[in-house]
Amino acid sequence: MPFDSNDSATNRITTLSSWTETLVRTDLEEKLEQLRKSLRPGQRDLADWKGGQMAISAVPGAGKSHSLSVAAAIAIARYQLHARKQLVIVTYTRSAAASIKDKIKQQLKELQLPQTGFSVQTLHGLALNIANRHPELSGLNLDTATLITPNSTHRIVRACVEQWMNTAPRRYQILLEGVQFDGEEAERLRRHSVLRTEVLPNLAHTVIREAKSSGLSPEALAEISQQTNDDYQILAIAAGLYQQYERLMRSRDLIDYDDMILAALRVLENESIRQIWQNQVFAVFEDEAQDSSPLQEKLISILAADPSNPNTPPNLVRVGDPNQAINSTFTPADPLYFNWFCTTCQMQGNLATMDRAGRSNQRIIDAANFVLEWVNNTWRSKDNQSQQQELQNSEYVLHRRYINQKNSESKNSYVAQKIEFPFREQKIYPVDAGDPQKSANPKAKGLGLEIYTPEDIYETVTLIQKRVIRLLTEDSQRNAAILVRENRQGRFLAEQLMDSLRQHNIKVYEVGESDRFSQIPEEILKLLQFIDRPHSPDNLKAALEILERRDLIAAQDLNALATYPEQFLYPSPLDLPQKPQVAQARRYCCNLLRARLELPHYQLIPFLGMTLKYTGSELATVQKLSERVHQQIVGNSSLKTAIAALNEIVSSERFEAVEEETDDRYTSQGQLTIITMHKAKGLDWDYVFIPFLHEDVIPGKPWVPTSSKFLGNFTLAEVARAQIRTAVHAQYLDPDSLPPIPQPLEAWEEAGKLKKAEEFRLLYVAMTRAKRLLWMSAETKAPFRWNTFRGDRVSNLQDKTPCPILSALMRQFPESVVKIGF
Ligand SMILES: Nc1ncnc2c1ncn2[C@@H]1O[C@H](COP(=O)(O)OP(=O)(O)OP(=O)(O)O)[C@@H](O)[C@H]1O
Repeated sequence: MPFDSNDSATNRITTLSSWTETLVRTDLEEKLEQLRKSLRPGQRDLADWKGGQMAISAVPGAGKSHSLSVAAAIAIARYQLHARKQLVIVTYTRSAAASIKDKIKQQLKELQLPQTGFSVQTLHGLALNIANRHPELSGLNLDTATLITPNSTHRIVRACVEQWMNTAPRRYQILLEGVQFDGEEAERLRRHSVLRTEVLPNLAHTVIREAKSSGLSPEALAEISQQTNDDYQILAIAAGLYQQYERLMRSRDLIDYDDMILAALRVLENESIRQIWQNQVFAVFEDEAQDSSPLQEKLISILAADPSNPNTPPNLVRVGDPNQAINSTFTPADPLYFNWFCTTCQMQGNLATMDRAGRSNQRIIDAANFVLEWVNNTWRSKDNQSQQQELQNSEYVLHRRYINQKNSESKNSYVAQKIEFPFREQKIYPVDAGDPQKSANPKAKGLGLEIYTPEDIYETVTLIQKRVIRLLTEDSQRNAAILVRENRQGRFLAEQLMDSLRQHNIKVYEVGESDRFSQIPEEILKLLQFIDRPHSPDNLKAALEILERRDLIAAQDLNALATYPEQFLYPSPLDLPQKPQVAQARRYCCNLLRARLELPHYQLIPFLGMTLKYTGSELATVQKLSERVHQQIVGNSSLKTAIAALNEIVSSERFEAVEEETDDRYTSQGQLTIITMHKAKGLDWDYVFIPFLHEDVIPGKPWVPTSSKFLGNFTLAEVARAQIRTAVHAQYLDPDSLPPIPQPLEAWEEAGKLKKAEEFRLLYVAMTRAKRLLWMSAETKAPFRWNTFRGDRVSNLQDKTPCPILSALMRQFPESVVKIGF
């Protein structure tokens, strides 16, 4: 009997409500337990997190984002989080953020809880949010500042090179003299041009990103450079270029992505503001943690700290797969930091491994596990004494930094782990019977793993064509992809396959580089140039090409239309009547010209977006572009200045498109997607084809352009990057250390090793995208270089050596080697 007869009414109500609350809580607890049980062993560790730091190292297809979403929902429910005490989930792309957000909302809905208490953001979005709220502290005013992503030909980079040359004539002279110089004037001029237009802009572009993302200021880099004594003083030059860059960016009110993170960190240096943010953040969960830079790690660690106990570990959960780190040789991301974080957590007993994956068939899993082991073993046998010594040193410092209480067991496991190898030693295992994932570890199609050695790249095309037609007509619900290392390979395959597959109703979707770095600025530029000067045959042809590519006008001989613009645009009554497709093209062009008369020039870019029938995120990209152009020409605004600004964006920036919020277009049913291995990360398909696996492409060789060989057998940019990394790694482990910086040749060798390791991981990522069939090939003959290959049969093909991994796979899985023609 719950109530006593002497209870007052109020007491009864209180007891009743607390009783109901207990019932509701028990019901919720039960539901949470059910949810927890739906997770796999490694995933459950994530759901069981009860505060502090935790690392989750996962294998491909382990369900990182799935379990992160479930664990987030459990934490929100368990700790009753709300708008003023939130779980912050950070990831790297907008599409990943949108997908995790949906999943968490769905989980909360099923738990009958309000869909609040969390926010999912990209790291830059989070930083911008903080910086924007406190402009007086961040020093960032987004109303006036322009965000740019300069490449090495950007005017800012060019200007910083010119200015550095003026300030350091002696250093420049030493570069000009190179390894040796006989004083010949023509050679001096050639070197001058190579330095100004290639070597120094590349050096500036590489080191500025590397140093800035690692949290180094120009002054800090200059200080590090004092420990080097190479002839060119490469790091001192780098520091000089960086200093000029910062000055120029500030003077023109420009910012880059790192400035956003730095601005957020500046805000958080203010104690009271920091505490406000920290009080609002219950914990931070990070996805894709292997891709973080030290600066990003710093930001989330600060946010996740407890303001009342700053010395306790932050509430920080980082999920990642170090074996899928494929951006470290061209961005400042470095898997080493996540590996170290894993090691630290392992020492504290807070490392979990998600090693079950339901994506692939067992044969594909075996192949991926074999690759990992083979690469590490090969590395180990080539490993030299100094690397072992380095490993011991970093292990010792890590140990000293993080572990006050000695724990010999975890220390030993760390030593055994050898984190400097290309792969973290974690095998993929299939899921247990009864796993909730639908069609987990599906049945193999064909042999599951098939390896071919076609005569040449054209035989590969025929083999893939026949196989894809058979596979996708047999079951049009399935999907397929060809993964390539270079865009040129993708274009070649698309050209060869498009027509024949279309005849079988199979859509071929070639995902070019354009997908991320938008083609839109170039299209708009060409149309504006046409509007500005319609009588130029080149401008007219370029505009017509765009209209044709966008399927707005019929395919036809555009040269015939563009030869006499006047006659095409304004035919006289004496001219022959235009054919319907020509008249249609003319109408489009005349509409564009009329817009120039009827619209103010600042409305032309959005108008062109509508004319080209852009949709969704494309329209958002056009809007972003339009704002960007007009911000750049404010005060001197005209069609001419808009074209000039756009020209600069097209020629020297990587203008990022507003990303689609889903990746579904890459994996549509019945479709063959042609995509680079880099872009395929995070996706999967039933059938995956990986052709053209040759040693000169994977892993490839470090390469010094002939034009800059006068400086020695290395490139300044790669040497500087490797030198900066050495310094930053050492300081990360021990902030007081003054690390020895490697000499150029040693640094160049180090850069080569990192590149090789990354190429092998890239192939591993590609292989682990396959569910039912993994098809790989190395052709006996292939183009000498893909980037100069014209794609016609007349072009010379050369004998090629297969990628060493493919040869090893053939030895290990002889039953998967398919003899063509049998
Ligand atoms: N416990 C689970 N219950 C049901 N489905 C699951 C579970 N864990 C994972 N999955 C499913 O497994 C699939 C793979 O998950 P996800 O794409 O999150 O993997 P991933 O670890 O991000 O892979 P990768 O890193 O290789 O891209 C998804 O369809 C997901 O829904």
